[in-house]
Amino acid sequence: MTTFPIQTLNAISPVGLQRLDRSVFDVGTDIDSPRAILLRSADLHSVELPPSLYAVARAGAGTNNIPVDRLAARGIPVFNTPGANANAVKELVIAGMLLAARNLYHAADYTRDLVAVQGLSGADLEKQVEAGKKQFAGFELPGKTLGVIGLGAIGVLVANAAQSLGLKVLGYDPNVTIKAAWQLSPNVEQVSSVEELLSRSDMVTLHVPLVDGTRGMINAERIALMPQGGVVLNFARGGVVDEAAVIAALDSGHLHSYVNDFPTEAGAVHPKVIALPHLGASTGEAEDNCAVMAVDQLADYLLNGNIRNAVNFPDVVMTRTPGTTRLGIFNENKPNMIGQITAALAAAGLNVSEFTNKSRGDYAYTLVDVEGEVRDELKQEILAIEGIIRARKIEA
Ligand SMILES: NC(=O)c1ccc[n+]([C@@H]2O[C@H](COP(=O)([O-])OP(=O)(O)OC[C@H]3O[C@@H](n4cnc5c(N)ncnc54)[C@H](O)[C@@H]3O)[C@@H](O)[C@H]2O)c1
Ligand SMILES: O=C(O)CC[C@@H](O)C(=O)O
Repeated sequence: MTTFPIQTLNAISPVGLQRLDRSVFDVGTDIDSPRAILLRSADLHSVELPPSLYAVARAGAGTNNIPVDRLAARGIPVFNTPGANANAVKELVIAGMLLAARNLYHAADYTRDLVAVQGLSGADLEKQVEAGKKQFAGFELPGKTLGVIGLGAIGVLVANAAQSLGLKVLGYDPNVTIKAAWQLSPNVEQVSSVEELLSRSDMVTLHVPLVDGTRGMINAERIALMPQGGVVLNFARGGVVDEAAVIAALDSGHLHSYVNDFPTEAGAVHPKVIALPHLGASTGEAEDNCAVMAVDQLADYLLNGNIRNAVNFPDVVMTRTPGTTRLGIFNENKPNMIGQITAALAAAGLNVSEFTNKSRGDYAYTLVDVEGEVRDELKQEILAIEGIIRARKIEA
């Protein structure tokens, strides 16, 4: 039986890894010629990816650390785990709103300093606690408006939770899915532009992927639209915010604080920035959920060719027909590809038992179960068709 070497980068939860049958999958960090890479935030952009590679699985949501388009062009699906860490991020965003609203970060520093630096104790400490607390007086959430940019798995949870805490919630997402729309509280008002959202929000939170269209989307012009004393929360990716513009607005007093998960040299030491060490998905529950989902999707692809939750190919799932041989074929999305594939199968005298083809963007993927043996020569003939990117015989 074929075995599949899987290289892990980053710490992947053992709850997920233990689902990989070691008689079929060889799993480790030092793996030569891996068939698959399983990772979290490791940067694959500058890594030379081996010719042996069939798939990449991201135990998490964001795939900006992976050269997704380059891999699509090679017929390599990149899986992620939508929603698997959404609750963990939602809870951190709510914590971030409270950290900012009640000035908790500086308040805790203040009391630590009273004891650790000033050496106060007993009645002196109590006196200074009461004398100093007024500088940390904050604001309450009910009645304030939160703007949520990106109403996907995380944005919807954040919007609903904020709404239940008494905030007025506005949401903006030009491509909101039907599933997300069903999950969204009817009290969340969807607005039609980032500009409208910012001009009406005391606090704004970002839940979009980092792609060309979202890079730097919170810039100086847009920050200027926010009311005085606004709060920006960024648990998406550092690059969606022009941090220099945010810092300028913090320094001028226009913004109250910037809470984020992506420390930079400037942000980490700024008194109005609360920078956490990329903690959004760092709960045991989220790490387990992501690893289980990534592992299951990856194993199903390696063993059966099924694609679920790839960011660069459509979902294609087909139950295996006993006694047949399966082919998984990636091709450019252009006319007459299916005709040429089925013609090659017919010319080889193979009867098609099941066939599924779906396209997404520039590419398409076919799963086909045929009655009889698929010779290597047939695979080579299919690969020789112009527009075919990869063809894989998937043993039962
Ligand atoms: N801090 C962390 O540890 C952490 C954890 C998980 C996810 N994330 C980040 O959060 C992002 C979102 O995660 P998710 O699970 O909600 O993803 P998701 O795919 O479920 O949702 C993203 C949403 O953003 C929307 N969107 C895209 N471009 C937009 C734009 N220009 N304006 C408004 N909306 C836009 C999409 O339509 C989609 O609904 C991830 O891509 C990742 O970068 C960070
Ligand atoms: O793996 C992590 O810790 C972070 C993952 C997170 O950034 C994501 O995009 O899902």
